[in-house]
Amino acid sequence: SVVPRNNRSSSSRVLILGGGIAGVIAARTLHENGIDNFLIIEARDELGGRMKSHTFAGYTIELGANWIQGTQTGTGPANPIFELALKHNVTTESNNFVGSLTTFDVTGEVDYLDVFNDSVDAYTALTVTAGARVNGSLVDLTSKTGYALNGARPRDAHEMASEYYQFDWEYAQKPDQTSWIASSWANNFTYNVDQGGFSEDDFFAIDQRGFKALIQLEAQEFLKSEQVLLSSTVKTISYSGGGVQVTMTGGETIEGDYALCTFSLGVLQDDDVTFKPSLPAYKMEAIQSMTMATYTKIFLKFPEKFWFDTEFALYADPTRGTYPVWQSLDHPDFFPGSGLIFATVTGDWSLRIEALSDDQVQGEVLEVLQKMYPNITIPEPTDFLFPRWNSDPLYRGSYSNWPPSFFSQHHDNLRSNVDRLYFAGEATSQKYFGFLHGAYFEGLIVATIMAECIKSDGCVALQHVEEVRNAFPYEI
Ligand SMILES: Cc1cc2nc3c(=O)[nH]c(=O)nc-3n(C[C@H](O)[C@H](O)[C@H](O)COP(=O)(O)OP(=O)(O)OC[C@H]3O[C@@H](n4cnc5c(N)ncnc54)[C@H](O)[C@@H]3O)c2cc1C
Repeated sequence: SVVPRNNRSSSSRVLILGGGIAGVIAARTLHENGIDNFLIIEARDELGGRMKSHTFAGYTIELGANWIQGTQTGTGPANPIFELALKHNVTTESNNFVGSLTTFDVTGEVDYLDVFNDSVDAYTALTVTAGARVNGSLVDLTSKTGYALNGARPRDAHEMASEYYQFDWEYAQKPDQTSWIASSWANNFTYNVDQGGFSEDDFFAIDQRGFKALIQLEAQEFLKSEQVLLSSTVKTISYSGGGVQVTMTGGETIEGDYALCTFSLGVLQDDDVTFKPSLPAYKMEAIQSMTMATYTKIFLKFPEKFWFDTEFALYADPTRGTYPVWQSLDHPDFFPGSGLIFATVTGDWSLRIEALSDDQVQGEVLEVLQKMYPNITIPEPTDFLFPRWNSDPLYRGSYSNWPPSFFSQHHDNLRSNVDRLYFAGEATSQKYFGFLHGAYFEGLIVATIMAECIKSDGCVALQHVEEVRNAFPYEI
């Protein structure tokens, strides 16, 4: 189908809704295509979105994205986030996820690294066998099924915690909530050089300007102050074949010939923003079928370090997902002498603690530390902080996760435009959903399509299907 072109293409105005990675890279792409009549509209008072830095106990820490995931191998494809970090001298440190790990359970420090190493192998088998399913055109299944078919069926606390470290800690959901094929392929496209990925390296940002400096400095190179509207929250998006109008929470309206919505999947799923007319049924099905997962870092500052010397610790609790992953920032490579440590929880556990008070969560976290260190009295932390990503109306979660009931046509529908309204963000990336580089590439690709459309005699719409038809739900 063709989207009607504006008659005065040279003056077409594009509204970019959201100033995260996707929005800023979309703006840069329009600018590079000679289109400078655009406006980024962002609710917060700065650009960066889920690259959200925060000052905690005198250090800049990252509440949101923290790692550059995959860098570059030789002259192969480069992760554009890695390239931006190099360009803007963002300070990062590599992590040793497997080799610098101490293991604990309810009895204290216990060595179950043999179990842990088996889980590393099981994860590799999961991704390799997913590839075989793609080649054989076999249906998708859950990652739990994939694990089980590969012989990995975690039962005890050590096995469950080890699997969690490989899986939930990355996807922010459990294997039974996650596509076998898509999770493995997103992993391949990012990390597996043989499959077109960047590299196996992960770099952890410790820059005291914040990880966000990478996109804010990039924006400074091309963005003029009249092209950005900060501290402005969109309430309604009205779209048609003739243009897009947004209404702000204060009642003001802003007109554009086209708009690109980069709000998170969680925002689209919720009622925080109203679309007029309502989005078509195929679009709603796609939006509600992808999952917005939640990943929560819980930061603690103690008077002094009393814990493990490795970079990471794994705590195995009989209840899977109970404060399992611990990362020490008081480490020679990160912030030595800082007294900083953080735990990570995901999925249902994240939602659970968002409903508790800070004091309650701090109490639970200290109880776990007390189990990890039965022979010392755990001191009170002097600072404590965790973000509530899922309750935040600007995000409603941390990043998307592909469930097994989400088909590639759903993906097309999630990404497709409706009239003059386009969509981009980490969740619309088929190869790299959930990642910073996914948001980057989507901002780049969709803005390129929009620029071509604005400059030419009519726009090719991004494809969608009216109904996603499952092959044979039942054979009656
Ligand atoms: C806790 C956490 C950890 C993560 N870890 C990593 C990691 O280590 N590595 C990695 O690669 N990725 C990571 N990610 C994912 C990464 O942060 C995202 O993929 C990426 O930042 C998404 O960019 P985006 O432009 O698509 O969306 P966003 O960054 O969400 O940009 C959308 C913007 O829209 C704004 N907005 C929303 N609603 C409105 C409204 N109504 N009106 C106006 N503005 C609005 C928001 O404020 C936001 O700035 C993590 C994310 C989280 C939350």
